[in-house]
Amino acid sequence: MANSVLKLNHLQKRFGSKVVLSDVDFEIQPGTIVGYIGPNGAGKSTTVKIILGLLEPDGGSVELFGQPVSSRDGSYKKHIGYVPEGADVFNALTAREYLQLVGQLYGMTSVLAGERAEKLCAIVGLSDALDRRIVSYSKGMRQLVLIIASLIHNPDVLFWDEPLNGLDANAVLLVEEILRELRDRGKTIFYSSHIMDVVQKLSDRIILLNGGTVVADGPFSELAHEDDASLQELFNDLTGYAEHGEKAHEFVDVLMGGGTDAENETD
Ligand SMILES: Nc1ncnc2c1ncn2[C@@H]1O[C@H](COP(=O)(O)OP(=O)(O)OP(=O)(O)O)[C@@H](O)[C@H]1O
Repeated sequence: MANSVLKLNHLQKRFGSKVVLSDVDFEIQPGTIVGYIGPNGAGKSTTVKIILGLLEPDGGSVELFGQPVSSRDGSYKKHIGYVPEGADVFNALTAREYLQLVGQLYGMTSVLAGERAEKLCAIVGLSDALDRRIVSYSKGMRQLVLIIASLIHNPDVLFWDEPLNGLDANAVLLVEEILRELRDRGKTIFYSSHIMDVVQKLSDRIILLNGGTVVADGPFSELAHEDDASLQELFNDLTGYAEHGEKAHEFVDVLMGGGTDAENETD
């Protein structure tokens, strides 16, 4: 088996008294697309921030490219691309300026980064917007710029936190294909998403985080039980969330039949 790109050893993290990660343990081989999923607040972004050295764990350890976080020098950064969740891009810059800046931070020349930015933006349909300030972009256009920014230096490993947010159906298909192509050329992709049908068809391996630990890990074909026709069903089963209908009913009951203060005041 090839050397692992990423290894998490019994990772633990709490914020105050709240334990977010109690024991997270997995290892990822190169050339794999890994979908990292879990309910809201499960700790997916926290895991990625710890991997990238942006947060300190309370226990356990992370090895990226075989090196523990503590002993890394900055050189590993050239080999990773990160799309943070809901990141704000520099509104005052144009996409060309922003991508040139990011490319330079990764050690590219401004000319090379500019040329690559122009070509990549053209492919994803952003040519007309390239020299417009990002403040004028739609949500999906900003997300595409963030995706390109994470790739511009041709990294080996991608950490994408909800990269599909705001993308239209065509853009999602394009990004899926780009990820497959990157994987086929040996890159490793670790991404989180709440879009279960995409995760189901795109991921070579799915890691489901719940209650601070990994509760499922493998290709969908191996994880699916007979009753779970889809990843959505598997997710619902494993996260113990079966009463959507009852909860929705209760919710609307409170709105419509609860005799709220506001209703009482207008009566
Ligand atoms: N800096 C922080 N200080 C205190 N609590 C935090 C901090 N960062 C995250 N948390 C808490 O840790 C938990 C995990 O958050 P995290 O963002 O990692 O979840 P997630 O799985 O990425 O969720 P989502 O799917 O909603 O994006 C949440 O309860 C969150 O409130």
